[in-house]
Amino acid sequence: MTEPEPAATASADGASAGVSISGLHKSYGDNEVLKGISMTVRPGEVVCLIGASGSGKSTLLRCVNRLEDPNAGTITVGSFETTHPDVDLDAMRRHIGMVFQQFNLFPHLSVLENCTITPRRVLKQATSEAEAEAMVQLRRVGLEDFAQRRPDQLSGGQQQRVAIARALTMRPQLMLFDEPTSALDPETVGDVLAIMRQLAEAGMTMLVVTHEMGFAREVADRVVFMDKGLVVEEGPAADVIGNPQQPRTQDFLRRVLNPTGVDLEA
Ligand SMILES: Nc1ncnc2c1ncn2[C@@H]1O[C@H](COP(=O)(O)OP(=O)(O)OP(=O)(O)O)[C@@H](O)[C@H]1O
Repeated sequence: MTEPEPAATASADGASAGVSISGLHKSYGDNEVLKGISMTVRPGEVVCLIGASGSGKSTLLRCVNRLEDPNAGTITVGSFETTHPDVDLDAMRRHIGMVFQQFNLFPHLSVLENCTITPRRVLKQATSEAEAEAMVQLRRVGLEDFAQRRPDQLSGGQQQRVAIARALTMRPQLMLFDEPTSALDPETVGDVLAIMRQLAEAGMTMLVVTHEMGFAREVADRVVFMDKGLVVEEGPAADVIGNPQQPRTQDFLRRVLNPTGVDLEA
């Protein structure tokens, strides 16, 4: 299969790819987790996926870069049809950075080595070239002075910032974030969200699964609310979070924004 240049718009890093998802179904055995999802992320746009635990958000994200194989439907990222049986998965994944809840850094490697290993192995970059790029990205996340440390010498928030820098060394056209702050101490969450905000402002296309409603409200161009494998409501954050129309969205937000049920107005 040939690889035409991905459709892209200019961004601070060169290019941003859009995502188009159509009629996506995914089951694990008898459990139908995605029941026909269609949505788009335009180049340079930030879309936050919100929804209750188990609604299928991670599964959707993992289908985008084919960590999961959907049962039906199509997904395109730029000009890559990621669901095509003949798609070159390695070539496709070079364009897609992914940041997980757990940072998945190699514990025995330095921060710098964690950021150079993939460009050296996959892009066959010389060590000097890979290190120069890694330092650019570590500077971007404010960790250039930590390059020689091992992950266990960093806080959770710092480790997540390394994971973001590591993804950026591949100069991706799309970044997928799966609850990137859920495993962090509260005081480090803001640092990670600030980096994500900078990326958004630089024009990176981002699809973000998050429970951070403040981030979604302030940074997302659009918010998609999922429930039980379906998109229930989507639109600008001010609408979906600020003035939800669907009862299921209203219930979810009531639980998330005021989990104790205490009447805060009283
Ligand atoms: N590898 C798997 N094998 C079997 N079932 C799975 C697998 N991954 C997810 N599931 C199931 O799919 C459903 C959706 O899970 P998913 O992680 O996509 O939801 P989510 O909305 O991201 O939830 P959370 O917010 O808790 O991460 C759940 O019922 C889950 O148990």
